[in-house]
Amino acid sequence: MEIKNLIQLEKLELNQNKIQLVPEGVFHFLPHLTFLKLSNNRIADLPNDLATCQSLKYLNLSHNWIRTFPDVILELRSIEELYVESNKLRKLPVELFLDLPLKKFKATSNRLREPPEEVCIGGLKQIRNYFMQLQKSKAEEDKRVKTMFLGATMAGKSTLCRSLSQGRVVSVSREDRTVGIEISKFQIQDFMFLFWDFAGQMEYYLTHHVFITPQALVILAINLQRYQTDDEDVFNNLVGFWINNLLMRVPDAVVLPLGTHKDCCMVGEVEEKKHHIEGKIAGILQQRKITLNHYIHNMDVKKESELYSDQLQRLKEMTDFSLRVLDLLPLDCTDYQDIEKLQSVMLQLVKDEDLFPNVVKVLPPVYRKVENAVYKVAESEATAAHGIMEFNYLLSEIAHMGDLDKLDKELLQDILRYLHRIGLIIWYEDIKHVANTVFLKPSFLITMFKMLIRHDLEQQFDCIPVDVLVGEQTFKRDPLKWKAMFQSKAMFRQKAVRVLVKHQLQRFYPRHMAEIFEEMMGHWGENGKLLSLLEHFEICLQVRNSTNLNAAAQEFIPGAKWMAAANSPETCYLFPLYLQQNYEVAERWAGDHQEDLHMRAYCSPEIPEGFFQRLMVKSCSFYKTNWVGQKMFLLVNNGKPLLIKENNAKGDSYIEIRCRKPYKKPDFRPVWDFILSIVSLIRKLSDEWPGLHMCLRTPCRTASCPDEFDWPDVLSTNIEYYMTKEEVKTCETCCNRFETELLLPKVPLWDPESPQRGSNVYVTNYGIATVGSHSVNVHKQKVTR
Ligand SMILES: Nc1nc2c(ncn2[C@@H]2O[C@H](COP(=O)(O)OP(=O)(O)OP(=O)(O)O)[C@@H](O)[C@H]2O)c(=O)[nH]1
Repeated sequence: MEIKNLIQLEKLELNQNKIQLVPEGVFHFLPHLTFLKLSNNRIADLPNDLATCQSLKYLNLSHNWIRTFPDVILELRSIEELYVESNKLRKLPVELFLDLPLKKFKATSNRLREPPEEVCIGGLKQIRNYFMQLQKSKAEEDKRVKTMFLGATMAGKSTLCRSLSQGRVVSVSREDRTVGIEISKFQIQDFMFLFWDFAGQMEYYLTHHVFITPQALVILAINLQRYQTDDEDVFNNLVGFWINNLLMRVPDAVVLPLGTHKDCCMVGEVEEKKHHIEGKIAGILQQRKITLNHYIHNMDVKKESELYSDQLQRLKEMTDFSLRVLDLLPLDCTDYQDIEKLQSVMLQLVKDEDLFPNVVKVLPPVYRKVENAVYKVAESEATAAHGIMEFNYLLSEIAHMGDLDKLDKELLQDILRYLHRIGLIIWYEDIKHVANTVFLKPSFLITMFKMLIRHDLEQQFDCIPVDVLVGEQTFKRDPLKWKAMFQSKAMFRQKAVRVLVKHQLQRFYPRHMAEIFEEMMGHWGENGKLLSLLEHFEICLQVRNSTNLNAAAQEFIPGAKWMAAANSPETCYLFPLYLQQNYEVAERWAGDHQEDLHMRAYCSPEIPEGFFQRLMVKSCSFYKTNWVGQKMFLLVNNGKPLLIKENNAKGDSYIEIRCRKPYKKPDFRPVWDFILSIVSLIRKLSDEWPGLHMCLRTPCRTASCPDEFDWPDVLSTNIEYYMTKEEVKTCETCCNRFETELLLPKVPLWDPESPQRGSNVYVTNYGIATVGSHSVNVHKQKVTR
């Protein structure tokens, strides 16, 4: 109540508290308030007298407990920025968007059905258009659920998917196993299920992050016949791995475990295995909670705990997620009665509003009309089999249909964005090369991905027909060379990629091969849409393969430009997924030294599959001098090497970054800058896994000491880091003392008024990194060890 005495108050920040109720009778006295931050509390409603704050421009209510949008906000006639993410809102009022001067608005992670979250992500403009459309005609309800079938190989996923879709038992032969992902549609009563059948082979996990999306029903198929109650590895492969990945990627998903092959088990075995699996899953979820609470406790009791507030905040957000794993349902996928049983369980689940609060979406009728029109265009005789279409062409096609002649570009963009987010079409409007291209058949694009991401890629080289080789101006012996390059370096020449894709297209799409090939691979020397997409998703990296020295080069003069070989090096594509060895990197690095500056980024529960390979692609596109291996890579900047390696052992998963210790004090900063630039890439990548906890630590420098030093918060955008005031840190275990900059990127003490603050800032596709040498005054410090 004392706050009401602050009658001149303009800015009030009460975020990150435990406020449940904001009382009436305070805001009435704060007429000058322009900025109010109440995020991360437990607020369910706002007092009515907030309406008296007619100057309020900024209001942040994110991460609270609001279920019904507070009407009082509609009276704030000056409001420009409003944040209501991570509440429990179902509906947003139209007046908010059509009557108020809002410029910035965010509402992700609610339970929105009106407008659906997929519309809200599109931003204010899309939301305004949505409401304008709703005012024109009566709203329709859309009941649709993305259903993802996950699980190890040969679990029965495809059998289930196909049997459900076709209404009869469909047996899947061994040769017909899923490669990549298959998509199908299925209607149960008025609910439309979109089935995404993911292949279980290891190679495909790399693309999973692209397609595993929140707000879906996850069906985890576990082969009960293969399951062994006394084998931890089997549990991890069939169950643990998947649960951990879901915990990291979609931590609030609903998971239905299915025990398939129950007909192949003995009497009593099914029940025994069911209980065992359920118990183990409950154990993982319980352990997860304990671990997170343990981290939170450790951070709370730290000295200088304010330096860890970002980490603490993120940990607390993670405890809000709960992966809901249902009881295991045993099935015989070859018995249609069991398939029907599954069908009714699925229906029951999606009807449960607690589990799926936003399955029902409220949409203007034009959304459905356009969806039907898009479907018609995709299926029409005149449309190519690949279903790839330029945006403007699609617009003109749809404009010919029924009463859609008034459909404008902007509205079509809105609706396509929505259809993309629910998984019906694919439209990557943010990727330069394909921004104007709409993939009307998502499964086609996935088929294209699997031309190069597949478990039997190596064998493909052995069976390329001669006419395909000749057509691409190559010789019969070339595939042998390509195979050798693939085996040793995981790289392809552009020609090799073209030939591989052409060969497979001929098998899968013989009638349409030419048009698809042209569309996806482009002309010689171009990247083509396929490789652009694979690069965008960090699955491959374009490299210049220059192994030969330039024999004709003149004498090298320091400072002058290096003379490149006359014929420029050929473009190749590196697929880190296929890297087999580490020796080249290890040789370059020449072993770890006790003196190295190094740190570890620990991942809990583990490093997500494909994470390290993508980090490699990100880092190598930034630092062009590099060596890569299966579990380590080496970057060079300003002549300094930096090693990054992966250790993904259970309970001890981390990415280690190492640099040689500089000789001179002023050189510490550039070395830490280099390390920090990789840390910022790791951070950026980890954002894609909302349930992944990451913490940075430096191992104690005493050889046998197991202790580690925690890193306080480092903001990637905060160029001027200053992590601690201490000059020396003491290890609590071995009691040795170390200069802080041996352990942490510590800015040497300087006068805050001093203008000498700059560092080289590089803005890359992946964010900002600060790298490079610069001089700063270093205070002499006396340190004992
Ligand atoms: N007897 C029996 N056979 C099953 C059952 N479920 C699947 N199968 C058989 O197991 C084999 C593998 O099934 P798929 O549906 O291809 O398995 P998947 O999980 O899609 O495998 P990937 O495509 O490799 O990921 C097929 O031959 C199926 O007919 C079951 O419950 N009982």
